[in-house]
Formats: sequence, C-alpha cells, structure tokens
Amino acid sequence: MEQEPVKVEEFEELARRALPKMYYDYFRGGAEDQFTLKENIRAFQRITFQPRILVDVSSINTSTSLLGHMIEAPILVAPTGMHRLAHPEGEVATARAAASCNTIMVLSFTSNCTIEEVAASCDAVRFFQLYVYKRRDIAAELVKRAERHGYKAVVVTGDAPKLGRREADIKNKMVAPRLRNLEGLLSVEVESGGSNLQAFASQTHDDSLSWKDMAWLKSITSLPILIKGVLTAEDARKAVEVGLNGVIVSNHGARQLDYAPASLSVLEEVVEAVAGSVPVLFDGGIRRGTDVFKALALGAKAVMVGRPVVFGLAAKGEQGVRRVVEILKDELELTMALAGCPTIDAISRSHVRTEQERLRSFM
Ligand SMILES: Cc1cc2nc3c(=O)[nH]c(=O)nc-3n(C[C@H](O)[C@H](O)[C@H](O)COP(=O)(O)O)c2cc1C
Ligand SMILES: CCCCCCCCCCC(=O)C(=O)O
Repeated sequence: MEQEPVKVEEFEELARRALPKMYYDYFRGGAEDQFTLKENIRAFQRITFQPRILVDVSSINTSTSLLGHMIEAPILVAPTGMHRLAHPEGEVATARAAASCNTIMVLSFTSNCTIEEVAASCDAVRFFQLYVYKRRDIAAELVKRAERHGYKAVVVTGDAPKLGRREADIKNKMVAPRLRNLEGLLSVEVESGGSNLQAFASQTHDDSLSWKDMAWLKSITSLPILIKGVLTAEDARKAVEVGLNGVIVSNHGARQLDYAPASLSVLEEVVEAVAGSVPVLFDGGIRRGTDVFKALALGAKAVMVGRPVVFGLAAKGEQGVRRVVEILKDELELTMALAGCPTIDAISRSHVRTEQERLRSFM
C-alpha cells in the first residue's frame, strides 16, 4: 500500500506518477538553465535559526490577518495556471481545500474553472490574479467579474510582459486548453512549433504595461491591488508611490527571468524599502514550515505556495491540497514552539541568522 506523504516534497513524486509527462514538466519546470529554480530552494538552506529557550509555548497561535481578513496561518495558495491539467476538478478542488484550511486562494487569471465557478464552489476569502492583455477591456471585464463575485483583492502580475523560456515545454510542444475565463471575449489562434503557452502569451500579454498604468488599474476597481513580482527595493518604493496596497516578492517560481535572485535573498531589502506602509507577501521555494518561519522573520506578512499545491492536487485532488497546507501549518507550529515564538507577532528578525551574519560572527 502507498504510504501517505509525511512532508510536502513527497507529493511531487506522486504527481509525477499521476500526470502525463508534458503536464508534469509544465508544473515543475523553471526558465532556461533553472539556476533560479535551484536558488529559490538553496536560499532557505543558507538561513539558520537563533531559537530562544524557556519560553512558554504551551499554546501556539499561527493565525494572522491580511488586508483585514483573518486566516488560520500565514500560508496562502499562490496563483498557478490551469489546474485541470492536474486534476479534473481543477481550481474548484483547490479552492475548497484552501477554504477548509481557512486560508486565501489567489485564483490565476489562467484558470481552467471560471471566476464564477470558483466563487460558487465554497464560501471563503479569495483574491484574483490579473494578467494585463493588450486588450485592456479584457482586464477590466475580468476584474469587474471578480469584484462582482466577491473576490477581495486583485494581484497584478508584473513580471510577465512575455512568458519565460521554459525549455521542457518547448521540447514537449506543450499544448494547453483555451482559457475558459476568456470565452466570448478573445479568440486567439496559436500556431507554434514549440510551446503554445509562450506563443499565446506573446500575442496577448501587454508588454508595454508600466507603472503609469497602475493609475488606470486603480480606476477600474475599488479592490485593494497587490503587485506580484517585485525583486528590488526600487520597485517596492514605486509600488508604494503609485498607491498600491501590497507588494509580493516573487520571481514567478523561477519561470520568468533565469538568474533573477532567489526571492528570499531580496525579501529583507524590499521589507526595508516599504517600511511597513503596505504588507509584503513572499513566494518562491516554500517547502517546509521552517521556510515559512524564515520568510516571516525576514519581514513577510504571509507566504504563498505554488508547486506543492499543484502537486498535492495532481496526487490526491482536494484532499491532497488540504494535506499540503496542513503539513506546512503543522511544521510552522512546531518551528514556532522550538524557536520560542508562541504567536506570529513574536517571530522577529533576531530569530534567524543569514549566511553573512554567520560568517561575520567568525571574524
Ligand atoms: C505551474 C505554475 C503556474 C503558474 N501560473 C501563474 C499564473 O498564472 N500567474 C502568476 O502570477 N503566477 C503564476 N505562477 C507563479 C506562482 O504564482 C508563484 O510565484 C510560484 O509558483 C512560487 O514558487 P513555488 O512554486 O516554488 O512555490 C505559476 C507557477 C507555476 C509553478
Ligand atoms: C491556447 C491557450 C494557452 C493558454 C496559455 C496560458 C499561459 C499560462 C501562463 C501561466 C503562468 O504564469 C505560468 O507560469 O505558467
């Protein structure tokens, strides 16, 4: 009998066995040499703990609030495209799992289930991720639909003027289904000798999108707007200047610009740049509760999880996603106890040590 995974990483192998190679490669892959993909994981290994002892940790509380919404733990579901390639129930299963874990799912613009189907599937707080297409009216229409169906924030992705070069998809001649949110709005014929995702994105994504356009985005919605893909203090300051409501430190799971820094390695400078004016979220390489703790200690308000969720979905549907989030939460809880932090607010910068700090301590 197959053993139940005891750590999140184990879902990847189950997903590999469950999926056609083309889809598994799409979900797992990064851009080009996949340097950043490895760095996203290695960056966590370079941070160690400075735990405190003899703290009363008989009761641990992982709950926190984000933009006024209470969640059971600061672990969100990142926007990832096309969940029906992982499981027939697609994003509806993911949304139900997130809801049962009392956390927030960020629905991808490139979902297979529609904004409306996901909204109707369960009662939970959810955000909507937006790609801005050359056809601006489509963004306006989808944001309006998300707002009408109770989504609580817009996450605009800023790191994908074009899609990164994912060589496995090119080799596999990756074919994706049409995007159901776009039915009746856009019909694009894609002919490609390689990945039809890349071909589709290069026809549709607005690669002229700039900071100036954030005023337009604010004009089409009253929802809070978070910008996803920030990797520098400079961009974090611009996000605050143009009046956005949150910053997400992310390199898109290393699927866009290869040799971009590991998200974790730039988190602190972004946190310092925004100086508490808006929440800073984080994604890229979260595989353990210890990773969640490290990101929070470096100043993230919450983290988002991409691949592990999709692998959980591919392996075991809704229950698989639920287990992934639960395992991360249980590990976070244990880490908090062992580090001497009974609450999320108790996690501080002084609970972790970077590699530079460790080296300096030898001098
Ligand atoms: C299969 C896959 C699809 C993704 N699709 C989207 C998307 O539609 N929109 C988006 O903003 N980010 C997308 N991302 C990036 C994730 O939101 C997130 O930044 C990344 O997965 C975090 O890294 P992790 O996978 O190591 O957790 C995708 C990532 C993966 C792996
Ligand atoms: C013919 C339909 C093609 C649909 C293409 C969708 C592009 C998905 C991109 C999702 C994403 O951000 C990712 O990293 O992958």
